Amino acid sequence: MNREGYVGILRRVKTPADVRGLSTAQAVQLAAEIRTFLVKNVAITGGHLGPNLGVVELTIALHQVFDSPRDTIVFDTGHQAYVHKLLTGRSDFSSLRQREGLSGYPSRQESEHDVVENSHASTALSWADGIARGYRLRGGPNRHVVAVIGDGALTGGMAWEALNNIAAVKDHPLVVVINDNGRSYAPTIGGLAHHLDTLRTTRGYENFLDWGKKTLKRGGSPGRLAYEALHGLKKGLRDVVMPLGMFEDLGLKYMGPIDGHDIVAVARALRRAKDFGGPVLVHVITEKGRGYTPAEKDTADRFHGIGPIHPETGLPIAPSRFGWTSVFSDEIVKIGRERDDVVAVTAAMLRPVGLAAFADEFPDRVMDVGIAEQHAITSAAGMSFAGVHPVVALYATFLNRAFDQVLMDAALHRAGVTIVLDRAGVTGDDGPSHNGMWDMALLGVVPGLRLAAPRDEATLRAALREAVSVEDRPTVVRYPKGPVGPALPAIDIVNGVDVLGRWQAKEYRGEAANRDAAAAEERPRVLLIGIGAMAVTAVTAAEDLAAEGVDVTVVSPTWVLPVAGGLLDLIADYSIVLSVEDGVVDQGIGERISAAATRAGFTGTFVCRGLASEFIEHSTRVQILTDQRLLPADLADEVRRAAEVEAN
Ligand SMILES: Cc1ncc(C[n+]2csc(CCOP(=O)(O)OP(=O)(O)O)c2C)c(N)n1
Ligand SMILES: CC(=O)[C@@H](O)[C@H](O)COP(=O)(O)O
Ligand SMILES: [Mg+2]
Repeated sequence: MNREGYVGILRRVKTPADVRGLSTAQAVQLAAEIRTFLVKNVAITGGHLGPNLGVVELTIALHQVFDSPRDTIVFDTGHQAYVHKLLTGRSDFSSLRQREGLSGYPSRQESEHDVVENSHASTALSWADGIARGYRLRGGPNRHVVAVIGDGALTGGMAWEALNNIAAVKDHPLVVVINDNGRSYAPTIGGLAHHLDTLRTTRGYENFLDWGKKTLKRGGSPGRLAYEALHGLKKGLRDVVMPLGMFEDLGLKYMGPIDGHDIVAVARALRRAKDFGGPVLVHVITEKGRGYTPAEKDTADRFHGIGPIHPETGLPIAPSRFGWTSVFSDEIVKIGRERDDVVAVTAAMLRPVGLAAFADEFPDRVMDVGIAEQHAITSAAGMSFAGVHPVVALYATFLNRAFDQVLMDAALHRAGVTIVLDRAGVTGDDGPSHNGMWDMALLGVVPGLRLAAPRDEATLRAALREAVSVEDRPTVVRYPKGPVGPALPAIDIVNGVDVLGRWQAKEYRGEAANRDAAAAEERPRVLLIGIGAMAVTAVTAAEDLAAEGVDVTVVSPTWVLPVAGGLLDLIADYSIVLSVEDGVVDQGIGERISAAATRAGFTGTFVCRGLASEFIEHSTRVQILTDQRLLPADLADEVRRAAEVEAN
């Protein structure tokens, strides 16, 4: 059953054809019902409420003008596609971003109207260019491609690579809609933002002209003459007030700015663009969070991405808990006070990555590069060259696109750059493109790079401090989303490796040392290597195993790349070793340790546990770790199986 929250027209809209059948008044009513629906339903599940409230009229107009799926509509980043889902027959938002529920992004599995599933920004224009080129060759006549890209996503370099190519095909039936709400999370930065702002501020100018058209033309021929003069002035002023050069110099027809909440105006512009016969850029001005006061008043990010809230007030149902991000946020400020050469870099995510406090205290030492992770890394290498120590804070999954910059700018030049990866490992509800599961496997091949996977608050603080002290190579510190795990202090340090515990069955169970030495020799000596946040899982598994009479030692090296020689020496004392990590197991840390141990002469059993190299559908972190067999019981089972093999 769909959650109640909408009446009348929305209930009847199942396909884009239904949208096209509506009168203007009905379309306006539909927009109101959609807003009611979004607030009521996303308040319960959480999700990207603000971005979707901003594209209600735009999305209705898109489906009025274009014939999806014959025409293709792609959304950049895809977090603003809830309205598109509603208009294409998906009205059950009751389990949005939950297992078996709707994805928070477009999903081909859900609908033929969905194409681009990844939530990584700035890719839609390239998709659109490729689709349009393909349709030209194979798709049959008059198939239009529309890409909706936010002003934030337009700060990503890939978008400009695409625009350069799109502009080269003069008869590309391609429409680029800039959904310009002036924000990523925070107000969008950079020269482009300023340019869009200039274009945007002429909206008042455009309204004035519209007034002139209506009023003056009613004044007979003198009035008409006055309007013509005014209109003639417009062209001149436009070139002065609205430096269209940037887009029109590229060879792109520019239309706008259009009021993105006026369905008729947007549809009119889209029709003109559709009929233009070449690539057109339609600049639509929208308001993130439109129509929901708590979102409109949210100066931080207009309810960009929320957890469950009280719909009446917008207040969160559950207060946010002290998490990994908070630890980073606190420690980087402390470091900033001690080290005035430390600067922070964000890619349009100052608050989400925990740099707001640093920015408040050191406003001149924070750089927001926009959604431009590649630029972030290479400019950080430049900053390092110039004598500062940059700390680039990103979500782990977004570093994927800056791999070459890490390799060839930061590492090749031995740049003292620190990269902090939040949301490393399984994030869960944001779907396959948001799990930060590839960083350790990718970065394992970068010569000289050092990577830390802290296991708790204390090791995160220590790792961050050590990272910023390294000036001759890139350092990486990675941790997951959500609350910090329990403190896991080392009970010993062997060969530089933190030992979290030694569970010897006899001692553990309080038994007298009644085992003879021979029997003790026969028992397998098990070593669990808990990497990062998975250390707590290893400790729990060890306790389970010790209760069965298995001797287990748990270690958790904070710095896992490169593999530490001391760890290899320690491994030599054990017959069964199991590593567990919150990252892909293929070419992961465990496999690197195993290969190095083998090269060093280890002949025991080495089991590597981690995430499978697959795209993991949206679900909760716990559900995914369960599916991936990464719970304590799963690790204990692996050890039991290895012990049985060893015994036979
Ligand atoms: C490569 C990449 N970096 C960062 C993000 C995180 N992110 C998601 S949405 C968003 C802001 C997008 O702003 P905009 O394109 O203007 O869309 P809006 O939310 O304003 O509709 C960011 C930075 C991402 N999805 N992809
Ligand atoms: C769409 C996008 O990339 C971000 O909005 C992301 O969904 C935020 O994730 P968190 O909620 O983990 O901060
Ligand atoms: Mg925006």
